[in-house]
Amino acid sequence: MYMDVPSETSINLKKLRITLSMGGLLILSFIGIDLLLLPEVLHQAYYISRLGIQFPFLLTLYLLTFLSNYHSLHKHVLWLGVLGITYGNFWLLVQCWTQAELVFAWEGTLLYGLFGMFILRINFIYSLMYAVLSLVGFAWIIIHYPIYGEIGSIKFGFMLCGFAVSLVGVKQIESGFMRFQQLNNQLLYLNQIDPLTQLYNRGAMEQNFERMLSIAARTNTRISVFIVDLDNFKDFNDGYGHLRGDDVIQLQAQILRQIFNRETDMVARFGGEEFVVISLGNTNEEAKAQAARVLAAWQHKNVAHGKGSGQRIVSCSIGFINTEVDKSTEKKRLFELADSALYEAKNRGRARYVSATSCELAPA
Ligand SMILES: Nc1nc2c(ncn2[C@@H]2O[C@H](COP(=O)(O)OP(=O)(O)OP(=O)(O)O)[C@@H](O)[C@H]2O)c(=O)[nH]1
Repeated sequence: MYMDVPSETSINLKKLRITLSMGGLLILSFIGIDLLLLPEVLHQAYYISRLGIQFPFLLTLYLLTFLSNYHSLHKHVLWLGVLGITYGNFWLLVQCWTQAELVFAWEGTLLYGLFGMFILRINFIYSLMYAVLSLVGFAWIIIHYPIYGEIGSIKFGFMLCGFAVSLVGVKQIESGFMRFQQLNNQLLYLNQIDPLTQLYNRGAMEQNFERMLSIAARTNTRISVFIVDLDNFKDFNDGYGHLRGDDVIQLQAQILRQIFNRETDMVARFGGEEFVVISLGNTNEEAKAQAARVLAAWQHKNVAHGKGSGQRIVSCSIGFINTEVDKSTEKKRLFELADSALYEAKNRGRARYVSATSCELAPA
């Protein structure tokens, strides 16, 4: 069973929609300013480029975010959308020249690129494809129309350098972000995993237990809570030393992991020589069989424990409860019942399991 780790690719759709809306507003605000500057003969071409090409591209991007599978489309549609908007601008550039010999600003292209790369966060590979295709479009215009005369190649050079610098920036941000993700995952791991056994620690167990309990209640699935405790472990430590004691704790972890190995099982080290297992979907008989397998595994391992307590080999005691649950079932109560069953197992002579009956679950 695994804890949730935030995904690096998770997209905040609300934020994306706000950003796209801002892009739309930006285009609309350009209209007001540009129309004041452009001669009337170009107004129709201008409307086509802004409202007939760019705005529909942006609107399409916006509407696509409502698709249920948008997450899988995100990186593909984003760069194509920005490229469409850029080519809308190229088209206007050509129209201004052919209809009125007017030199329309090319710099907007860079602005669209920066918006896509740094605000919409198009990833490096797609940013690169965007930059190359934008440069190809611009080169085609310069070659076919003398809009910028002799300094066309300089304009192209500026665009090339602008994109190159932006791409370096995108790469650096991506690398930094990946490093941050790795560190974050490491921290999450250290925070949840017991270093001696590599099992979940108590904090992670409590979180998972909560979630498994609500799944069991929602899906009418039986849940089992096992508490497993090594017998007379203090004597073992005193007799054989702490390092050998650590080996036994690791062995216990290994046994539990082997027996409770399904996706719906969670094994944790609760603390010291005590372990907790939560398992979904077992009948009471199956839970008993699993507890018996844990005891048998220690018999099979036959690890000597000849010190102090008088027991011959290392063993453990197990208290468990297997029950149906509902929304009102408390994690704490299940734990208490498994714990008192463990207490009973210790009292009856250890190296055994005791099952708490689910009728004890009702509050006293
Ligand atoms: N080697 C080792 N020992 C540990 C670790 N954590 C706790 N212990 C020891 O586990 C022992 C637990 O002893 P107790 O709680 O008295 O229980 P016990 O001797 O196992 O007796 P019962 O549980 O009644 O069978 C203590 O001696 C702790 O020092 C650990 O990480 N490594």
